[in-house]
Amino acid sequence: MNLQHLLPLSSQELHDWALEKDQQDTLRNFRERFYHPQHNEKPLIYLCGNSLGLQPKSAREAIDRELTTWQNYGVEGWFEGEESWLSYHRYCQQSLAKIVGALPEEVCPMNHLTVNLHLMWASFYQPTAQRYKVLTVAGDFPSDQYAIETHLKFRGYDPATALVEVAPREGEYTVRTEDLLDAIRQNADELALVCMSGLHYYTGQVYDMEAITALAHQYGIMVGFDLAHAAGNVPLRLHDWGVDFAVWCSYKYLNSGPGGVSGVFVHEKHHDASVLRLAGWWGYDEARRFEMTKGFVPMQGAAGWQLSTPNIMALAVHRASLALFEEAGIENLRTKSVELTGFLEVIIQRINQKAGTEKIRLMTPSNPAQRGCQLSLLIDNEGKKVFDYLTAQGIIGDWREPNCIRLSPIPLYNRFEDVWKVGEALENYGKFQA
Ligand SMILES: Cc1ncc(COP(=O)(O)O)c(C=O)c1O
Ligand SMILES: Nc1c(O)cccc1C(=O)C[C@H](N)C(=O)O
Repeated sequence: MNLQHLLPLSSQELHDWALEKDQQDTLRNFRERFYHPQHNEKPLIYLCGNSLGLQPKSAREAIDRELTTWQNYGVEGWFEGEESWLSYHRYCQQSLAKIVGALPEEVCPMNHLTVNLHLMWASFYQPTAQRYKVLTVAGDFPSDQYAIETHLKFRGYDPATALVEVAPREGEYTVRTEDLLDAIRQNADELALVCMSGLHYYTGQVYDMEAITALAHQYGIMVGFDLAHAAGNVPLRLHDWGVDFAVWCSYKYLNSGPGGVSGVFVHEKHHDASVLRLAGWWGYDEARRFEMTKGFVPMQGAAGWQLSTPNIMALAVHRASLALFEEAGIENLRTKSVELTGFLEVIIQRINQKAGTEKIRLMTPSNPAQRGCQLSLLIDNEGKKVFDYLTAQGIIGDWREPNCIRLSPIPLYNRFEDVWKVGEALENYGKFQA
């Protein structure tokens, strides 16, 4: 939806438009299903779901239910009760599958994100003398960089030569798809794996995962994505795209709490029990796990990569949060998200228009297909001051060194009026006037 017609409106007219949009919003009641942190006894304008999503009110009840099971059953909680813990991951698989575009058995909630990245690498980075290189985007999230470097070193390769990093062109913020594809073609004979974010944490850019996967596969290269910033944020069709593996966390857009359980996707083409993996007993065939026999027999599907006894409290919160996605519908959420973020973009364009110069630059692509909720703002010289000013006004985004403000309106709990208030605060900051 093109929102450019909003640019010439007065602040009052824009406010009326935002209120009207909130009124018409069929998802508006979901806001009340979350706790909103307060500032001077007023709810903060929380635009930081890209880092830590808000707490669903149902989370406490979900934990409480499992505490009661623990209280009543003790260890038998694994096997007894209406919903025994033994198969708890299954209660999340359907909803997760919808969110990432997978078959239920292709996904499993487990562990933490960086741990899962290592597990996937152990299975899907299988270098040979000819093919050992890995292609990624430059400046990916540090944990991913460390994971990749250490895996290369474990296998005896020097990251300086084994890692192909694709960076934005001089003077550009985001990586062009054509450059990524060219880099795959140029290194095709030596690449074992393409592994990168699906949505970049700093710029907010969504990469063309379908095109990257299709091209890499033409050359027999494996493909994996870190979807920390994509899961629950943008449409994903991992199964249809043929992606080999993916990992994500649940504490951002999936609102499952700090350090919440991570998730993995393993395409069904890799579900054969013979696929090498780092094994643990929780990945062992569930029906026979307690026979305690020698020799690993994996569970079918992504669940066969589980390692350890799951954290049931974390899974319970995750499940409660995923239920909200089911209820709201991911297509409806995406439709609202495109408009909310589009509105934030217009708000910033208005500030620049009034200033007569581009005071606030957006690193994030303007094309909604290449972004999710997040906009990344660059403000010369005084970015940190603007960030601190917004925070003092009760507007919570986050600051990422060296000079980026990230703001993410979230369709489940943010309103158009919240975004309008960002515009008011930026105007009141004063220094942007021409
Ligand atoms: C893209 C990306 N990868 C990895 C991580 C690290 O995740 P974790 O600390 O859950 O392992 C994060 C967030 O912290 C992230 O945004
Ligand atoms: N994982 C985090 C944490 O443990 C503390 C504070 C922030 C985080 C984050 O998630 C950071 C986030 N991945 C980012 O995009 O910057």
